[in-house]
Amino acid sequence: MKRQIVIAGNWKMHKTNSEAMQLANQVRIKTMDITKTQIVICPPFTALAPVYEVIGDSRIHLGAQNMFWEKEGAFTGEISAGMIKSTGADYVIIGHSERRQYFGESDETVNKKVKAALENGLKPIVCVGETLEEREANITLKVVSRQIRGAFADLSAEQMKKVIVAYEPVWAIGTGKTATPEQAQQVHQEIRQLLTEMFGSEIGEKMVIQYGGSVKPANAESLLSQPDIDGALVGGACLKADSFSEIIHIAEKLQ
Ligand SMILES: O=C[C@H](O)COP(=O)(O)O
Repeated sequence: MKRQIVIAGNWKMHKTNSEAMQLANQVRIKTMDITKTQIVICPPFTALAPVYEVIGDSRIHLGAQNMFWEKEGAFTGEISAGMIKSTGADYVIIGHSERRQYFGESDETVNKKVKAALENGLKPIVCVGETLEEREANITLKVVSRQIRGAFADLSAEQMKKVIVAYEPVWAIGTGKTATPEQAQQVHQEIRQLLTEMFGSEIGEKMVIQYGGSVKPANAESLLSQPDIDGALVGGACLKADSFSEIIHIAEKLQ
């Protein structure tokens, strides 16, 4: 049986507050019939609280796109897990490849953030994935394993129950190039195997592993039908309520 599918929309650095509230409301209206798929929307920090006002306690969950690991202090420009939680959010994306590429995030900082998120009751969506260069050098598995071992160092199986992994091949993000369902399935299976080795078969079996990288209505079904693909982390296609809700409806039919 398919695990519960989780479709998350990463709005990245898009939408003013009024635009964000409008989009969230459209997504809410267009997904009122959804009962099985878990929906998460991740607007920019500035729009978290206003978007929560719109989605309230509906089945749509709210997530942030990043966080800092310290509780509070002189860290100008940073946002803590507790602050995110106070907006009504219960998810946070950690270690997105854009954070790794442009803001110097490492496996070590990802690990600190994952721990702080869990301590504050936020569910981390932890991103891993190889660059095109790494794929062509045949080191995809090596890179993804290093990222997984680093991100989840010192965590218990109990803590891992709250975690989602998102496999996002960097070469497929925002490029229109999607990994083929077979390419994605292969890496997802390897990630699941590694998680089983690290945390036992229950975690390995139940872990939600999302795919991300140019997911759109046209390719969602073939990706989400793969046995080890349990959801999607959607970028571009989540900025329009029509395409995002279409992906969610495709997911809903597969469960
Ligand atoms: O977090 C989302 C991913 O980076 C995917 O973005 P994309 O769907 O625009 O390729």
